[in-house]
Amino acid sequence: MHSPIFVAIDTTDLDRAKAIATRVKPHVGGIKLGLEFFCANGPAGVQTMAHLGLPVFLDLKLHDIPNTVAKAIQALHLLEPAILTVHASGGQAMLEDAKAAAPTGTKVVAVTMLTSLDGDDLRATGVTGDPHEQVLRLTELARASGVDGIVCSGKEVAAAHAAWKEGFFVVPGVRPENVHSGDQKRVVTPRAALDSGASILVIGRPITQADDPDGAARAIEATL
Ligand SMILES: O=c1ccn([C@@H]2O[C@H](COP(=O)(O)O)[C@@H](O)[C@H]2O)c(=O)[nH]1
Repeated sequence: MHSPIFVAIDTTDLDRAKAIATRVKPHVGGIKLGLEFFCANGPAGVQTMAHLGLPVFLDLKLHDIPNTVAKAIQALHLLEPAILTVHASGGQAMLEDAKAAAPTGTKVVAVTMLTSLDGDDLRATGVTGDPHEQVLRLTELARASGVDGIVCSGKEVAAAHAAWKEGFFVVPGVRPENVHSGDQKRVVTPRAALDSGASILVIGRPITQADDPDGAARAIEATL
């Protein structure tokens, strides 16, 4: 069985990205490239990483008017990422158009509430209700819009999965026991996230910032 771990390679340095991916390849199911990598290396950098032979999750978290998001996704067609993110709060029309614009083999997943936010952050943006309610509200919007799944924290994934049995659930904000959570506020362990219904786990710094990334990925894999 493929590992459910997608390693988040957050760096501007293409050589470093290649080196990390090559080292951890035996222990992960894919690589996640986000804004930091994409702004520095562009589509050509993504293609270079794809040649390493692991599925690519392109985490651009697109959020704009429907036409702009659809055109941006069409411009990414050649990359054929395995997974692509948009923000659920872009609304139903944007989500529908994002899915329609994506290559057939690409899963479009909608970010519900960033794992770096908590209830206080939510209230500060004027949203009533707690993270649990917010994630479930946006999960229902994503499901009704025809995208493939959502991004949420491991704290809400069980409830989201219960509400959407066939959905694809991406869980970042994952930390092994005793590993610093950094800027992440809604954190669970890799094992807990999987037990709660995560389809894949996104893990970055606990692997990429470790003295031995290969060993760190192997140790996490052994807990799953
Ligand atoms: O809600 C979200 C959505 C995306 N992310 C991304 O996942 C990784 C997490 O990295 P760590 O180093 O393991 O914290 C990062 O690329 C984020 O952009 C997220 O954390 N939360």
